Amino acid sequence: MRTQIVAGNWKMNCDLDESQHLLNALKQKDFSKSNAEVIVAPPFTNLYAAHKTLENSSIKISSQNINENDKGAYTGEISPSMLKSVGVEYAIIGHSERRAIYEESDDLLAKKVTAALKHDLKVMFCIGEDLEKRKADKHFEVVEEQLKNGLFHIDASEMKDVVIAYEPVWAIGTGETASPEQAQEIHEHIRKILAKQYSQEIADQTSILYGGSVKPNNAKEIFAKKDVDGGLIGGASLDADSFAEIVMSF
Ligand SMILES: O=C(CO)COP(=O)(O)O
Repeated sequence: MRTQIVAGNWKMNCDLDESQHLLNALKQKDFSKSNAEVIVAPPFTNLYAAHKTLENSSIKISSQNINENDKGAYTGEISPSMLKSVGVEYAIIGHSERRAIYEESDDLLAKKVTAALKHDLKVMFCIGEDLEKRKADKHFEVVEEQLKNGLFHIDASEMKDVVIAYEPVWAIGTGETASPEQAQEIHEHIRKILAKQYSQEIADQTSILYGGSVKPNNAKEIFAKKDVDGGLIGGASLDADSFAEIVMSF
């Protein structure tokens, strides 16, 4: 059975006080009633405090990005081992905002994946097409290319530490979601690509999350789909009640 996951990507939101407030509110929630693994991804500056606050909690911590190098003259960057040292277990890699705004290429993302795995960080690898590609019916090809170029250099044995997040760019922060059927269709396609590249067993074991305007009122319907193993939540993860309700959708 695949791990079901609900992860909150806080993006560039929450100063330290706000972060602690949100985490303490999440800690009060009884997630034991949900089958999902719960992950939060606060900004870098809040990670260590988050780790301390969540020490006796089942909630795991992710970074939103990493640098691909171990250490050295990379001003302003954060290495995988630094993240490990402050209690981070996951790294989000290839978010569409990093691809689009910071021009992160497939080649760079492939290096980041390698670096994360080398330092025992699990990877949440994001893929997804923009509106233009969706309208041109090219979404299947886009995700296949993104997987091939950014992820498929790793061995089958490393896939146990990888989660895929399908996030159509046109649904991020827009209030527009992929329909449950659209999500199922492309998640099934992604699983087929994984089976072709690695094996059916690996495809069946890899969690594939949906991201893009997931809210308490639509999570259940989307998560009910066979190949949707959870969600990567943006806006709704900044409110403890909304995020908890999404977690409880499992
Ligand atoms: O980008 C996302 C999560 O990584 C999704 O963001 P929203 O849930 O705000 O659409």
